[in-house]
Amino acid sequence: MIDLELLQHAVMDSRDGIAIADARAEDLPLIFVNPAFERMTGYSHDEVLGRNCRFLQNGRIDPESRAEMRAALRKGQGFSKVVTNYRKDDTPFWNELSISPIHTERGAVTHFIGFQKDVTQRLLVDEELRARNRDLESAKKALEELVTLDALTGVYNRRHFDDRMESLWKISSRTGESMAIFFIDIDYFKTFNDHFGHQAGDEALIQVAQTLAESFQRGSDFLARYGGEEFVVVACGMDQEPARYFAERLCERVRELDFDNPDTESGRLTISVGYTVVTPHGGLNAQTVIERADQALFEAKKAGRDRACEATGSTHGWAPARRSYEVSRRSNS
Ligand SMILES: Nc1nc2c(ncn2[C@@H]2O[C@H](COP(=O)(O)OP(=O)(O)OP(=O)(O)O)[C@@H](O)[C@H]2O)c(=O)[nH]1
Repeated sequence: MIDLELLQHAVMDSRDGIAIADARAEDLPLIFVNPAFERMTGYSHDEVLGRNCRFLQNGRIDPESRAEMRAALRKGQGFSKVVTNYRKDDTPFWNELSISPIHTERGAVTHFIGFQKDVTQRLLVDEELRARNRDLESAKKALEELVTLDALTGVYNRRHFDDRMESLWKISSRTGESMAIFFIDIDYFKTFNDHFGHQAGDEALIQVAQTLAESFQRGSDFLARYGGEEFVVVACGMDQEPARYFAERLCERVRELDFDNPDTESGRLTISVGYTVVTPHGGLNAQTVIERADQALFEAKKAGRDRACEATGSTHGWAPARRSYEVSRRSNS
C-alpha cells in the first residue's frame, strides 16, 4: 500500500484544485479543498467548508451543465465538463471540472472528489487561434477575389476567364456537351463616356455586368469582363436555339436599362453580341472558338450594332431603323 504521507503530498502539492464533498450529508457539503483550489478560486479552506460547491457559479447557473451534473451524481457516476466558474472576486474562469464518486465496497457512494483545472488561458489561446484562422481565411478569400474578380464590376476578370475557359473546354470535350460563347461589347461607349463622364461610364458598366449576370444564372454559365467595355459569357450545355434567344434577350435587357447614349440609333445605351455554339472536339481549340465569337461580334457591329450575330454570319435581334452606320470602329479593348 502506498505511503499515506506521499499521498497527502500529492494532494496538497497538486497544481490542480481538489475538492471532496460528503455524499451522505444533505446538499453534498465540502469537507476538504486543497491549496490549489484556494489559489484558483480565491476562497480559503475555512470559507468553503460545509458549503455546496455551487458557490463557484456565483448565482449564474448554466442550467444545462447543472442538469447534466445532477443526473450523473444522482446515479453515482462521474462527470466532466468545462464550465464557467467565478472566483471570490467575481472574475470568471473556465474550469475543466472532473468529478468522480468514491464507493464503499458494497457500492454506496460516500464522497465525490472533484478535480478542477483552470483552462482559461488555454481556451483564450484557442479562441485567439480560431480568430486568427478566421482572419487568415477571409484574407485568403479577399486575395482570391482580387486575383479572379474584376474590381469595378465584380464579375470574373480576363485572367480568370482564360484559365476557366481552358478547363471548361476540356470538360465539354470529354462530355461531348455543346457550349455557347458570347462576346458582348457596349456600343459607342466612348461617346457615352465623352458625353456623361467616366464615372457615369463606370456606373453603366456595373449595370450592364449585373444585367448579364442576372441573365446567366445557371451554375454552368460563366461571365467575365474581357476588356474595357467587353464581356464574355460561356454557357455549357447550351444549344443553338436557346443561345440565339439569350443573345437577343441580352440586347433587349441592356436597352431596357434605359441609359441614354446619343450616338446610338435608339438613343439608348446598347450592346452588340457575337456568339457561337460549338461541340468541342479534337480538331477545334478554345482559342479558335473565342476568335470565332469575337469575329461574330465584329459582324454585329458592322451590321448596325444593338444586335446579336451568330458566328455563321446570320444576324438576329432587334433591327433599328437603318441609318448609314460607319464601318465599325473595332473596339481596341
Ligand atoms: N468609364 C469607363 N470607360 C471605360 C472603361 N474601360 C474602357 N472604357 C472606355 O470604353 C471606350 C471604348 O471605346 P471604343 O473602343 O472606341 O469603342 P466604342 O466607342 O464602344 O465603339 P464600338 O465598340 O465600335 O461601338 C473607351 O472610351 C474607353 O475609355 C472603364 O472601366 N470605365
